[in-house]
Amino acid sequence: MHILDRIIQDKKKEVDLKKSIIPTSQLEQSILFTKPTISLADNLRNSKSGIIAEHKRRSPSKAVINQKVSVQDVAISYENAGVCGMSVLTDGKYFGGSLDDLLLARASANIPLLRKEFIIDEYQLLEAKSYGADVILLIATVLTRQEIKQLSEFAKSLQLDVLLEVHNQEELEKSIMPSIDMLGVNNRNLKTFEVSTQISKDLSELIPNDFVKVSESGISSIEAIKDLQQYDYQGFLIGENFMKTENPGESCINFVKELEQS
Ligand SMILES: O=P(O)(O)OC[C@@H](O)[C@@H](O)c1c[nH]c2ccccc12
Repeated sequence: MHILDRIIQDKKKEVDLKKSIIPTSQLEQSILFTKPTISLADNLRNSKSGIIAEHKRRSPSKAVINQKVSVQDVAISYENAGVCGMSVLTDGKYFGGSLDDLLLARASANIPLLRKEFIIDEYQLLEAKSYGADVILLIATVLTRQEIKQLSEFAKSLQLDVLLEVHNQEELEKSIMPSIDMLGVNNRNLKTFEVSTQISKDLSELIPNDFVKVSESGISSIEAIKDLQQYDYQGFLIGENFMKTENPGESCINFVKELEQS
């Protein structure tokens, strides 16, 4: 079985277990549940650099990225760097993240936070909201159009921004709907792990202008961003390039500075 199918299969079991233990009424009691959210899409529209910096300890494509830094320190320095938002991996089994990481990032920084997760159920959106997320990710390749519609509309009803991730034209065409705020093109093929920003360039003209365009994964240079800006990208999701260094926050600060001066 392919890794992505395995992740989704595990996720379904995980969500069912959690549902049987923590009722949604309890999630709704979090004081974060009623806290107004901050829009990542608005931040990206008004930004010159457009960086969304990610906290990622490990991944299926790279066993260890960084197990040493604290998510609080990373969140504080990402905010100091002036990024538009922070992405926090919350999947435990494959990425070494947790909802507690999201909560600690929330307590440490006042910037839009993306819950980076394999979302398959509305329950996970209630979790996202109650642990302090502002934005959620939906991955087109693992969802039907009907599921994308249902999940994105539910997210909007919770005032969460929606980033929809695609990797090809078919996924893009299936996903275009008004309840999506941002369209992310993943430069990494989740099935083969191959990375190329060419896919962002190829899909760019097929994305209607009312969506903020985000290019995700495999971005490690100022030149790559300059290049993608020519194709109307306003957001750039960067994980490994920062997280693989000893001090991800400092790497991010230097990167944003260089980008703003370029
Ligand atoms: O570390 P990178 O190559 O800069 O990539 C970041 C981010 O795009 C990547 O982590 C990601 C994109 N889509 C995902 C979906 C699930 C898990 C992870 C991801």
